[in-house]
Amino acid sequence: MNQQLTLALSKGRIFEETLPLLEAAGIMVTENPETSRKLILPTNDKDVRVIIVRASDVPTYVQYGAADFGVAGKDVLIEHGGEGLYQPIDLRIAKCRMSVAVSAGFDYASAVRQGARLRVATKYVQTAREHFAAKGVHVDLIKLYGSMELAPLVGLSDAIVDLVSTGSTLKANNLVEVEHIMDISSRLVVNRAALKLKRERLQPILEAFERASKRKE
Ligand SMILES: Nc1ncnc2c1ncn2[C@@H]1O[C@H](COP(=O)(O)OP(=O)(O)OP(=O)(O)O)[C@@H](O)[C@H]1O
Ligand SMILES: O=P(O)(O)OC[C@H]1O[C@H](OP(=O)(O)OP(=O)(O)O)[C@H](O)[C@@H]1O
Repeated sequence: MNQQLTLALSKGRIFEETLPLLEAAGIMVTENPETSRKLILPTNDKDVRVIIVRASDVPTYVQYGAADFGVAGKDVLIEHGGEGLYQPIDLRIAKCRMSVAVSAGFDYASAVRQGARLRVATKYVQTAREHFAAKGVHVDLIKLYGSMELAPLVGLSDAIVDLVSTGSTLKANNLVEVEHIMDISSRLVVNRAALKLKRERLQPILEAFERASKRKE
């Protein structure tokens, strides 16, 4: 049986923060995605390769079995829905939070109190819809693909739902965080069929990832 494993990662923080976990499993990626144009990267283990995809595409590659496993943020997994994915481990990497933010001069609390209909721009429509529905706040959601912080500044929306880490992007754009929706970190996701068919090969890697991620506080 073919026990070759394909791991889906996105460039940037997820790739960088997954490297130490891979090393804990004895796997070293032998090319750097920041300098290579290759989308399939070899490792020191001839049976393990890494594919480089957009962060929000990781669950799709794993769901369809084009990758056996991958690393994706909780934000991305909620939007995807998680179909066909087994999510065994919180890797405790790429930590941030999902928040509601508004322009510094906008009185969010009173808009909510008055039952105003709010325009909210976000890449995370599923999370935003659930959050405002649970609060009983009526919203018109405007789907964006990036630079959410711009929307309230140019009158596209009253509020945004976005990821916040240090808060410096909000600050630089004169926005304030008014609600914390949830904490975010990245999860290991495994294709359900691969988990059964390639268990022998996957299990030691999953265990090494779990041990290494538990060491992170
Ligand atoms: N500022 C941040 N600090 C820590 N973790 C973050 C931060 N921003 C995003 N993340 C987490 O890292 C993941 C990957 O983020 P990244 O910026 O690499 O991709 P993206 O640009 O959001 O995705 P896409 O390429 O699909 O547009 C996010 O899904 C989120 O879970
Ligand atoms: O609170 P902060 O630390 O400013 O981080 C928040 C920013 O990080 C994310 O964007 P992106 O992935 O573009 O972030 P980065 O390129 O700045 O790491 C997110 O969409 C925010 O814009």
